[in-house]
Amino acid sequence: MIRTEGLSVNYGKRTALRDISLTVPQGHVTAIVGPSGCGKSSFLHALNRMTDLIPGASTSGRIIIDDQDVLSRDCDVSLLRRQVGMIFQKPNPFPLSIRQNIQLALKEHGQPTRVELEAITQQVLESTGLWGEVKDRLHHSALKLSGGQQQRLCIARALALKPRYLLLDEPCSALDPIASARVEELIASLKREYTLLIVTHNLAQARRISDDLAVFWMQDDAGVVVETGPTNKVFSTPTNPITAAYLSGSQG
Ligand SMILES: Nc1ncnc2c1ncn2[C@@H]1O[C@H](COP(=O)(O)OP(=O)(O)OP(=O)(O)O)[C@@H](O)[C@H]1O
Repeated sequence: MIRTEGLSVNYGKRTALRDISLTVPQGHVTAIVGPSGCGKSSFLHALNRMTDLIPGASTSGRIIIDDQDVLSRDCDVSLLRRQVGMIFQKPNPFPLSIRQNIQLALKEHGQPTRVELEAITQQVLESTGLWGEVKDRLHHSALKLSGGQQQRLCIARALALKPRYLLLDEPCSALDPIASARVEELIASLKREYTLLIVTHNLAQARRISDDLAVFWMQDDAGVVVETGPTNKVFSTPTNPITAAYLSGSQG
């Protein structure tokens, strides 16, 4: 389970996120929605300490992942990023072969044998529905794949490191509707084994794929959470008027 308590993120003096307390239940897909600029990506980046990489950025409050205090000095950030994989809006495969995309990080994190490497490669490509499409050209450049295939390759690459959590930052927004539908199907199938947190601008998509919903909003110049709960319940009976207006399309 991921839990934040009073999490705030600042870029220099500007507060992007204020006092976020949110729970991401194990084995669920949780979607984060909200208007542009209300800190959805900043929230994801804080969870696996990518905020550390931004000069002038700071984080306060608590992030607990599997009973570990992520913001403590003792946290092993490299291990954290293995456990909490991240998928970005624009597919970002390495300019290497399909096979190398999967195997590079595996080699960095251990000394698997060739047989193990090939087995993991096949397994993650199968679980992302890519194996049949690429098995005869694993040595080809990943950059020659279509956008949708590249995004599924990036998900396969993340899965190879056996994460417990996947953070997906608008993973379909750069894809055409067919490729987007395949990634959605993939997300639904991954739910059995992983806990997923997805940022999306697409409310219909959030409704289709998520079990739980968190609505972020701008208040007093900072992103805050205005509503959380089971997706069906939030869509059918939102408790906050802001959420009701946003989900009905009349605001945001
Ligand atoms: N690296 C950064 N340096 C400075 N400010 C940043 C940085 N990243 C984000 N911000 C600011 O923090 C605020 C929240 O941005 P963020 O990208 O987290 O919002 P978002 O809800 O994901 O937006 P969008 O839906 O448009 O992607 C914005 O005002 C943005 O300009």
